[in-house]
Amino acid sequence: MHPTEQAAIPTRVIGLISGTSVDGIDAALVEISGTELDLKVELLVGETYPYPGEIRERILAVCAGEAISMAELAELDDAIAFAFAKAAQNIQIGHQPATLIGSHGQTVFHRPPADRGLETGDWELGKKTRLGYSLQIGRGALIAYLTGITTISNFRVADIAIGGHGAPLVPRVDACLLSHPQEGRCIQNLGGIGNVAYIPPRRDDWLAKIRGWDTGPANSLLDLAVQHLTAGAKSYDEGGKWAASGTPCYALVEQWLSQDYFHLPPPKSTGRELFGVAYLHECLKDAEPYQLSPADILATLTELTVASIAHSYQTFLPQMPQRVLLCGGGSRNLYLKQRLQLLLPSVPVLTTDEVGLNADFKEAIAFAVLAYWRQLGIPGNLPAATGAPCEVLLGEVHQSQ
Ligand SMILES: Nc1ncnc2c1ncn2[C@@H]1O[C@H](COP(=O)(O)OP(=O)(O)OP(=O)(O)O)[C@@H](O)[C@H]1O
Ligand SMILES: CC(=O)N[C@H]1[C@@H]2OC[C@@H](O2)[C@@H](O)[C@@H]1O[C@H](C)C(=O)O
Repeated sequence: MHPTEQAAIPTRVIGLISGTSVDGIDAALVEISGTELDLKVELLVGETYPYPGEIRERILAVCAGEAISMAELAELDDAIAFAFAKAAQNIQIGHQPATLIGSHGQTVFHRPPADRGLETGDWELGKKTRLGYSLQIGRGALIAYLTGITTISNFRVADIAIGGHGAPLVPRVDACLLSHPQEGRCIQNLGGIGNVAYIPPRRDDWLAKIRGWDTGPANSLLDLAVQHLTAGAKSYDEGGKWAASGTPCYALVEQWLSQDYFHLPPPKSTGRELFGVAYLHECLKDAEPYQLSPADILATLTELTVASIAHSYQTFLPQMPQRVLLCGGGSRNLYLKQRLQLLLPSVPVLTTDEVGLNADFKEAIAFAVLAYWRQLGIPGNLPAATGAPCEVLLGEVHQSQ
């Protein structure tokens, strides 16, 4: 069947992802039709399945750079694949079965490419250049076998192999689902790490002007600080209430904003390798002379997140958006949202819920779309966002048995 004929029939797809917060598996069961600009996605059900505590601890340890043997890595890989397969099975209960799974897996390592600015022809293995490397575990072949559903996984590797960052990948999906005829929009994801898709008004050569990059920490430092300040009793600050009772220390925010990452021009990507435990401990050391209360520390880290986002828009966008649409868990942090609005006074800051796209499951939905595109032969990366020299098909296909 021709791809456009195939796209006319809605396909039932499951999108699965566990992000940099490592809080659990976000699963979305969706019905998709169309191709790109006529893409239609209906979310039938979205669920988050928390990881068993022991798996979460092991993932966080690996992400923090702890040594792991190959045998332990193999075990963790399969434990994650089992958990993802279970999530895929559970989400279909009470629904017509899905025919395709897009599984992002669990990122345990992400290294952006070095030697930025080289031309395509300059990428030579073993010479002066170094490609990026990004490892998502929870092998797709096992998910396909356990669920009996064709599964697409390893979405980042093809983009990285041609010199891209392999991230962020969601901007192309955002552009198809959230563009507006008159309005320039920033779709700001607030997961462990933040990333943005800038979508100009949908006219003339708008596609060429779409941009995307990782903005830096969103909740990663905040969550780690909450765990540190409560000796592990709490994992995050519900609604940002604790932070809201503190006062940001602007001198520290200024100091922290001088970090190289925030000044690097896009395309760029990052992860817990940079904005993780060691980074938080540096921040806490910097804060000592100011004798801040725990609430002040959280307010100051929140300010770092929002100031780095606002600063990156002001510095790197061709023009400011007319609207910011938040998604990801941080969109539920009302204090963070309020602070971002204060820094962007002339731009309404809303959530994607308010334009009809579920803010909690947008990433899971995006990986369902990327899998669907893979099956139709449509590339999933946006070179302006990943830095790759061209578009490529994303994902490895594991047929069901
Ligand atoms: N009600 C809430 N109030 C405050 N913060 C919240 C709330 N709900 C979720 N969060 C924050 O959002 C985080 C989870 O966000 P999300 O699930 O989008 O991250 P992720 O998908 O793991 O990350 P990434 O997008 O970087 O891959 C939690 O760790 C927490 O910090
Ligand atoms: C390597 C990796 O897993 N990166 C994630 C992470 O979480 C947010 C940000 O950093 C983003 O670049 C990316 O995820 C989303 C899903 C993306 O690729 O668009």
